[in-house]
Amino acid sequence: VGVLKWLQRPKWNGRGTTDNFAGMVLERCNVYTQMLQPALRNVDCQKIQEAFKSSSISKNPCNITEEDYQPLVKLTTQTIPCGKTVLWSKAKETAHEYTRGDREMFTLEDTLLGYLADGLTWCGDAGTSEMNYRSCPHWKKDCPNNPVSVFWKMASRRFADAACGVVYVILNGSISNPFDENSTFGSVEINNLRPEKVQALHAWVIHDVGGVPSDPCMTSSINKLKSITSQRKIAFRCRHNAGLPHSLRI
Ligand SMILES: Nc1nc2c(c(=O)[nH]1)N1CN2[C@@H]2O[C@H](COP(=O)(O)OP(=O)(O)OC[C@H]3O[C@@H]1[C@H](O)[C@@H]3O)[C@@H](O)[C@H]2O
Repeated sequence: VGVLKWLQRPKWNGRGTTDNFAGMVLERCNVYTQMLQPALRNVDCQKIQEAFKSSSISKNPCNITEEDYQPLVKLTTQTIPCGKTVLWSKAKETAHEYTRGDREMFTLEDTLLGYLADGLTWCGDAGTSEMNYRSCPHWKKDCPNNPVSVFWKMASRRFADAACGVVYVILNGSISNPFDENSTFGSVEINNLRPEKVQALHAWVIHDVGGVPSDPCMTSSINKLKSITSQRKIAFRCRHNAGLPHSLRI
């Protein structure tokens, strides 16, 4: 009967829930709160694991809302100091390489919420209390309001909304469009920075050591970002670098 039920599951176009999803969330929560950020050592990782699972268990995986994550968000609330927020777009590895070197700075994945979810896939079905390990909806081929896409949109929005002081963003100078208005940074995060708290956005355009023919800060793509930030009354500064700078704060 188990096999039959398994086979009757909707076959989505995306990969299924990560094996041992609940166990990984619990393990990551313990590592983060006991080793990486002891200031959070009193959070209840068991409750966090339960809240993460219940965000999508027994629910239609194409009709997930940000509210479904409220119980999890409440358990993982964290304050990032002003001037320590690092956003990125098409530059995930570079951004994390940087914050691994400068532990004071935080990308979304250096917060508990982002750390728990990075790289994982999860979804359930309305008709069962089990996670769907076979497949999960692909945001484009199936539906955008799937558990993973809704999670990152919610987490990115909250992360940007909470930012204060100077906010940094690491952009990829080796692609034609370092600033893409349709990316999460370009559509969610930039629009949720609060001008009353964020003095400036400092963009770092990182390009390959091979050098670039012209100044990546002078491209139309970066000028678009500059005009959006000035419309939002946030000062803007752009620097470019061949490889990671030793500090974003120069
Ligand atoms: N594992 C993570 N995923 C994501 C983070 C994040 O911080 N961690 N995201 C988004 N995100 C998901 O990554 C892909 C590709 O982003 P990619 O196309 O490379 O860049 P995005 O600007 O879309 O998104 C990166 C931006 O949003 C947060 C993070 O704080 C960065 O400042 C896109 O589908 C998003 O849903």
